[in-house]
Amino acid sequence: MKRLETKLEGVVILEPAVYGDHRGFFTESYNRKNLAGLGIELDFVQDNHSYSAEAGTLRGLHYQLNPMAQTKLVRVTAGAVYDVAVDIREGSPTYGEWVGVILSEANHRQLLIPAGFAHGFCTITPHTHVSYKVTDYYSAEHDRGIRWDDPELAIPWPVTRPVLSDKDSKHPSLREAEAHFPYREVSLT
Ligand SMILES: Cc1cn([C@H]2C[C@H](O)[C@@H](COP(=O)(O)OP(=O)(O)O[C@H]3O[C@@H](C)C(=O)[C@@H](O)[C@H]3O)O2)c(=O)[nH]c1=O
Repeated sequence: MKRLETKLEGVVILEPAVYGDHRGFFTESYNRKNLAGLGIELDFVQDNHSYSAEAGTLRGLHYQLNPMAQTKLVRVTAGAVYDVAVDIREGSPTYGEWVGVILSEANHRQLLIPAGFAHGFCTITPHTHVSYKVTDYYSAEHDRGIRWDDPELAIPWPVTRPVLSDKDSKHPSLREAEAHFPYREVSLT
């Protein structure tokens, strides 16, 4: 497993070794000891899997308030997505900055998104499967969102009219979210 830094401290790209042969390939998609060797020691408690039928499906930008903030390790098992992590940690020198990475079935890349970041992705292919590990349990009560098209974030999503859930079409901007949910409620880790 190779660790690649991004411009945001703590947001890390992981590239696993992939062993191809005439049958296809083999890869260790998660190995706790190897990650610890890369300085990543986390207790994952839940695995999530989402399927999006259409290209241009956007899920996000999501986070959970403390004490249920989640660190996420995201990968794509079929298709490809543009995956985004936004720093919403109070007092962070990179508050409001984001990183966008292509994760795909072909590149096997994984994105580690620390607690205190909002996360979202947009599918680039139809029939896309995204699989991710999280360090805390889902809590509807702590579940929050920021609008995907917040003009201050200006994330260059691959589509301008994505397929959205009802919930994701109604989120506040980051500034509005700050006012409603003081960001001290968001993990500072
Ligand atoms: C996220 C989640 C949802 N659910 C339920 C709630 C709801 O009825 C249904 C669909 O939930 P959502 O619409 O929130 O699913 P989705 O929009 O795919 O939400 C996910 O988006 C990505 C970007 C993330 O980062 C995740 O943490 C999560 O927020 O699944 C769970 O039971 N457990 C979970 O962990």
